[in-house]
Amino acid sequence: MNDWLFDDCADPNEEVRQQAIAHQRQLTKPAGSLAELEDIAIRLAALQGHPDPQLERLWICVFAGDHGVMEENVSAYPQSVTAEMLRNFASGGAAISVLARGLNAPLEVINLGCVQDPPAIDGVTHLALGPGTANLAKHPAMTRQQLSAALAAGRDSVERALGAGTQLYIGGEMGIGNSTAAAALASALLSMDPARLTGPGTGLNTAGVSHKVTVIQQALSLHAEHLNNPLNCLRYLGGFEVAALVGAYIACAQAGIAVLVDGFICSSAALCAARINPACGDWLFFAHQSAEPGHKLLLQALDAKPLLKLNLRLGEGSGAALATPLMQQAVALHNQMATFSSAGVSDKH
Ligand SMILES: Cc1cc2ncn([C@H]3O[C@H](COP(=O)(O)O)[C@@H](O)[C@H]3O)c2cc1C
Ligand SMILES: O=C(O)c1cccnc1
Repeated sequence: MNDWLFDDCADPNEEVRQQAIAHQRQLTKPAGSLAELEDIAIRLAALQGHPDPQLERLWICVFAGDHGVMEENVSAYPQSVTAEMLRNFASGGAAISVLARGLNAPLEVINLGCVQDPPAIDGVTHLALGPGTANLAKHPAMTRQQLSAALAAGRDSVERALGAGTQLYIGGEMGIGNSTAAAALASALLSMDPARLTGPGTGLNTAGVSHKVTVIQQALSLHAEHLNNPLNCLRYLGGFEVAALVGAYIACAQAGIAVLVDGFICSSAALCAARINPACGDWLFFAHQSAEPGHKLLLQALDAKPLLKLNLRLGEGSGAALATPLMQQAVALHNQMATFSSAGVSDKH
């Protein structure tokens, strides 16, 4: 059912990468002076197989779902916020709605299942996988069917993005309690003490974070015998929206679409995706290092260099949306700067 996850990813074009490196060397600036912005343009050239990469057509998709682990009181906010935010995404008042408008990017919103699903909302696709996940501290978070359907929801979003000629895909997430699922998933994938990967999320105090760690420890020991491969880790510990992101990231790599990964929760999905299909790592850019303390470790494990560090702790894809103009300007510089010879500027001795 999930066989598609293991299909080959698209290959970056190494010849074009070399051309892009040589082109950067010709531009009217001290060699290497645009540093990480040069790397972005060079990587995108190789991924797009074109010496002049383009980042005009964006796609933003927010996946939402509830978390049974909220029975354990692991968030500073009530569970009802997940469903309430769906309307806010659709009516344009959420942070990601504002940022998507600013980027002129389409914003797709997919409800994968909340405890109390709202009546049909214009602009929100409802895929009913169930009333949220089961409590991961007591049960597998998802059934096999729910896992497959969530992964497929991510893949289907990428299918639509591909149809629109998307050059950069941004996934976002909304799910009260999902920083618990993400920390549990990351702990299992990295065989790391959850105390190192667990943080305040929406704003727990110190006692709240300790309790959250205990809940995750309980889940890891309960499911220990099943946490033997990344897909099982995702099914036992993840969430609908986290699984959809895993499916979306792998599908992007297979379709040849670059991805801009958002914060801690999206990075846990990226790690899971890279463990399932390692070649998908080539297609992932990392927008920022969030305030969630575990994010730094997660990024290290992914060998990722985040573009920004603004201490954001929002999610929704907001950090990725904020980093997009930086990537677009990196591409504009690569494509539009004059060369030493065209501008009659003297090159290095
Ligand atoms: C109003 C509101 C809007 C949000 N948008 C994203 N999140 C973020 O907070 C949640 C994760 O934190 P925790 O695990 O502590 O619940 C996710 O829904 C995430 O996307 C929000 C949270 C709230 C309260
Ligand atoms: O970094 C994130 O993705 C994050 C952090 C806190 C709350 N929601 C999301």
